[in-house]
Amino acid sequence: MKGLSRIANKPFRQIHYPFFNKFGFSSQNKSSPVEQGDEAAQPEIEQPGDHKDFQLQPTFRLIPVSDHPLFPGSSTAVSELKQTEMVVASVVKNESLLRTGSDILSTLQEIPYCNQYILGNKYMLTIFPSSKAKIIEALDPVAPLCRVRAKEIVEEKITEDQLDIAQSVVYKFLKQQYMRCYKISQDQKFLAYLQFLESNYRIEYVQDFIHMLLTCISLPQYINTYKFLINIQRSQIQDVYEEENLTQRLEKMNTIFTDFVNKLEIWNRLEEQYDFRSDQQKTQKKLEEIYESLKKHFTNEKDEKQEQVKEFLKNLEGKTVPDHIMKVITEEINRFLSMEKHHSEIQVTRTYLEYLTKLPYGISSQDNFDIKLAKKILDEGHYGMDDVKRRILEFIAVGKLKKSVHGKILCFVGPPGVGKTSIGESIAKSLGRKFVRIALGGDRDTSTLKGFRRTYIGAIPGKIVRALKTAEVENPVLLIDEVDKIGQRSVHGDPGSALLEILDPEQNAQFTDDYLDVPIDLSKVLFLCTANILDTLHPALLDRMEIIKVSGYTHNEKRHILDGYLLPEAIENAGLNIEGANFKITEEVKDYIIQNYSREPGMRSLKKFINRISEKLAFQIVESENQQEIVVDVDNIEKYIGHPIYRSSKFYTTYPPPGVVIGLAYNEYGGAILYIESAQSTYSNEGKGGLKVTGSLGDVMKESSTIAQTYAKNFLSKYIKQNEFATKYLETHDVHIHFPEGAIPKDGPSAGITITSSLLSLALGKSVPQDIAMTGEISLNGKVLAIGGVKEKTMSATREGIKKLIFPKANQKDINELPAYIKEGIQFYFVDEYPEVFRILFPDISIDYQQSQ
Ligand SMILES: Nc1ncnc2c1ncn2[C@@H]1O[C@H](COP(=O)(O)OP(=O)(O)OP(=O)(O)O)[C@@H](O)[C@H]1O
Repeated sequence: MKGLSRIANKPFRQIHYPFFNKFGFSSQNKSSPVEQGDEAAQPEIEQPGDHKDFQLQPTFRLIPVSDHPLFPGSSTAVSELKQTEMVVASVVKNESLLRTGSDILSTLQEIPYCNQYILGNKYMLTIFPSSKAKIIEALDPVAPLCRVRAKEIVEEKITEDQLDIAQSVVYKFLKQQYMRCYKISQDQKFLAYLQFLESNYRIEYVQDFIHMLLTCISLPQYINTYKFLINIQRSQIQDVYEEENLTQRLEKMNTIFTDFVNKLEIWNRLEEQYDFRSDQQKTQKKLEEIYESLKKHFTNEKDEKQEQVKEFLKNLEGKTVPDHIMKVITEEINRFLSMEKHHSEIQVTRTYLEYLTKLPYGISSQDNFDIKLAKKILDEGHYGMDDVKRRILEFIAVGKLKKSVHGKILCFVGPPGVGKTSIGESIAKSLGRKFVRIALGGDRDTSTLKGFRRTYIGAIPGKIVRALKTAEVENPVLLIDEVDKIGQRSVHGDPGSALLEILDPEQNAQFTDDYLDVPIDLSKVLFLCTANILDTLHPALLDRMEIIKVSGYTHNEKRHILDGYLLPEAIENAGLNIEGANFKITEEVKDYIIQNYSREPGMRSLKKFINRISEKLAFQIVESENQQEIVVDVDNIEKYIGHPIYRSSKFYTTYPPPGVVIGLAYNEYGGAILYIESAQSTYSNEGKGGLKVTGSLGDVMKESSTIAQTYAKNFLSKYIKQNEFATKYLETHDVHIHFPEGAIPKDGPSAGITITSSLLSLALGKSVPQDIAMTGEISLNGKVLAIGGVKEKTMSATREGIKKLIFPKANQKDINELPAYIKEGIQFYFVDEYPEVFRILFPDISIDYQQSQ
């Protein structure tokens, strides 16, 4: 019998077993049957010091009964005599040696402190151990019952000194742990123990409580299910059992039990995530792996916390942490160290300390104000953009003289893809600073900028603090993208004013992120912003920033950027080599792509198409076996990038109907031509001069339409006297003005003269030529006022092949400043008052107009 032979080979004095002395058996009980010195004693067994004592110990039957040690005060039922590997056994009264099953049963029948039942053809035995014993000699280690000589262990009495520890460790701790166990397992047994503990607690019961607890956590339900992994080792329980010193025993038990409940808690959580039962075989290995890592986690808890604190302190090495922040860090570290591993806030505190210690206190990069180098870097990164570059160099020059760029906020405004972000990156490179970009598009909540309070689950700092952490220096260039897209004031706060606080040099040295809750210095950060349009920008923000306009590119500029920047980069990214390459992208096809695939002002789509071509070329080269040169040209370009996506904005190729006029518009995507159509909206001639406008118009544009109508009515009555029908047309008809592509929102006053022209064309029944487009705000008295987006508007007209453009006189200087290639082939007309526009559009209708002074 394995178990018993192991017993025989062990130094028995060190092994304790429950001793069944319910009926008066004990080491002192001299009336017990005693078998004197047995010849069968194993020679290797360590003998007790006093041979006589040893000889006097009573002998007992040893019955291996269970998977776990039995404790006095507990009971167990045994349905068969088990063979166990462990040195776990119960000792029964000394009986004559029995060797067969029937012998055992007949012997058991004679044992008075065992209840026995017959279940079918099986015997059931209930055993009530009452004290512990130590085997000192195996007399007859033969299966299934053996005889041993054993000595009862008398439990140490609890002293006054131990009372305290017993109180706190056992009573308080057990209460708490029973409750935890109950919560986790919902096992009523734990609740019953708790109630029992509460109503019966007396210090004399301490031993009983310990036994009860150990029995309970080594019950088969924890052993036989997958939870075997978290079950406490029998050897651990045995260890507690063997410990004679009560204080030590309590401590050992404390450790085991805490470990058990912790594991149980984690397993409970894991159970929620995995359905272990569904595929137990398959997951067992995985579970073991998880368990191993958990075990490490448990055993190294203290070390781990200390390691973590070391890590926090390491984060602070070489930094000059302001006193107020150091104070918070120290307090938080102490809090962290005092927290139990499963404290609900431990993770929150750890994350907080991670952020707080990783910020770059007192660490700055050296500024470089070398103008020549800056110019070189800007030129290398970007073609053209001369104005922008000049402004940046001026900015760096001022920085050089003042030894600081503090307080300046540059904001690049222009359509998407024109290089606003990348020029920001070049500024950082020129100044030798780190570059970080944050996007604000659509952020409605101030928390995205200023962080979430730590009381929220999953709270993190805002984008600014996170950017600072990424930058690892206090003085990065921080580009805030799309400031115009920031959400409006709402119930979640006003992100605009949060941004104001961040950008304001007066306030940002004391910026408080809601998550960190300590003031952080942002004054060394160089903030850059980008925006597509300025209309939606917070006025106070606009005040703080210096606006630098970045315009869209013309065809020629795009060609230069394509050849000098985008194509070499795309070819390199695709792993191709332009020198000695056996592929060619013809000059003609490059123009064709710009013309037919990428008409917007920025470079985004051109970059996308050129990348796609390069990747397809790479594939062809790798795939093809012959070394023939691959040529990408106009004939095969669709194979690479599909059908052309450009469609003309022109609705009419020949003369349009009266009332249709081409305007020039400017929006966040650049310039575009804009048709304006007017038509009579009632068929009788009995209208009342009403006006209907459609086409997703904003308030300003609607007002502009009303002004145009009033002016057109006055114009007709003043100048078109000879044509009575036309003169009264707008008074006697209801008119509908529409701005096609109706789904695109439009706003602004710059369509004033175009709307007026459209109404007059309708009233006169005369078409406006299709090679002419116009832009200009109109006043009620016909003054033509300046507009924005001159370059974009001019470029959009060129793209559409429109050769005559009418602009307000006030914009003449802007046109004069445009590069010659943009103006090439265009005839510009500059007007001050509307009648001048009329004369250009309808030269054969004479009007009695004298230009006012
Ligand atoms: N003048 C230029 N010279 C070289 N490359 C350019 C130039 N302008 C734009 N690019 C390139 O075009 C791409 C798009 O530019 P970028 O992302 O900076 O545009 P953006 O104006 O910031 O756009 P968005 O407003 O959408 O953020 C980049 O790869 C950039 O390098």
